[in-house]
Amino acid sequence: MPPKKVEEKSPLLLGRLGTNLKVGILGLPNVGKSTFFNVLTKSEAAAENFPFCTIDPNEARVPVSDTRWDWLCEHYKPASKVPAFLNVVDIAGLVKGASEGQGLGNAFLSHVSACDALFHLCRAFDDDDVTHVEGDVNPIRDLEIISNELFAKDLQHLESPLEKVKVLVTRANDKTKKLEYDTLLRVKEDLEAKKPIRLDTWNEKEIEILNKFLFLTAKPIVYLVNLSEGDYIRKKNKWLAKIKAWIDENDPGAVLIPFSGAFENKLIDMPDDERQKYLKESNCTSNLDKVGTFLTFIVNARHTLVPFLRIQTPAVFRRRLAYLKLWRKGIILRLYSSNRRKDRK
Ligand SMILES: Nc1ncnc2c1ncn2[C@@H]1O[C@H](COP(=O)(O)OP(=O)(O)OP(=O)(O)O)[C@@H](O)[C@H]1O
Ligand SMILES: [Mg+2]
Repeated sequence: MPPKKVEEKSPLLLGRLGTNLKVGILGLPNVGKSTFFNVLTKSEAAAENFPFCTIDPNEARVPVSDTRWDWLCEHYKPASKVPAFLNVVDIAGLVKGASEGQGLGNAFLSHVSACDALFHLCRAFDDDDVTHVEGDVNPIRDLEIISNELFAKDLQHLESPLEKVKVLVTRANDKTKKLEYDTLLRVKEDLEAKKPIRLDTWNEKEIEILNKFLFLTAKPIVYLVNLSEGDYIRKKNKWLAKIKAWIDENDPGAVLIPFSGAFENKLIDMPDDERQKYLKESNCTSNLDKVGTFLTFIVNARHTLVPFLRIQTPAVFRRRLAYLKLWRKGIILRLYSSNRRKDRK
């Protein structure tokens, strides 16, 4: 008898199950979030030199490159091609005390809450003409401020469900809620110790519970450092090593991408030939491609968040669910090339 097939199960991940991925740009006011948003998504959102220039979040879609997608298009020459898109949201600046309603307050934390992953952008460029809400440039302090607001907001968000489940377990002796109670108690411990929820180790049942709450510190973060044009070209800035050390201590494993809003802004306005000449002269390339790579990485690593992809080709594409399942497992290529008839069932 052939060995019994064991059903492959993909590990459960923290985060929302969906086909639409939203990445929010987070940071203090006036640090270059809208500038980054504009150069990344080729949009024209207002990016002016005053805090709280952005109030309502700007949103744009950027196509996510994927070799599996390229392979499918090349092989099937589909009539219509709709690549996977990532929604990028430029959120208003957060300030110290935002979780208590300071600055533009809680509404903006709710915009963060609607995102699946975050770009945490901090300012490391000196420019006396660009106002800093804290008075001077200090990205470490700024990283702390934003990170503390996320912890504070998660603690607030936890309070009422923890109280409810505590009553059920301790007073009504409801054993079915014991795991939820224990999980939320651990969340509280983590948050009080300033440990993001994403850095703790959770089993599948606990993750299922956590995914009901979508805590802010459960979301993966890519750190972006906005440098002056000069520092970016020189590849030197006094804050970079300190920022890297802060990330290693507070969010080990997270990615740090330096870029320059001023440099990217300049490039975007140049005609092609002038841009090539400028890049050659400055011996520098744009770092936005790196951001794109990491976006793809986030999408693939968190495969419960595969973006919707549609191509009008064989029947399997019309059966969206089956298609998405294969896509998530990453075996679509093998299945296609080895047995096409099976795919059409
Ligand atoms: N690398 C840089 N060097 C110098 N100036 C920059 C750089 N990046 C952005 N700026 C300038 O900083 C100012 C603020 O930028 P931007 O509006 O993008 O910030 P923001 O974080 O979106 O602010 P808000 O939270 O108020 O919406 C703009 O005048 C922009 O041109
Ligand atoms: Mg803005």
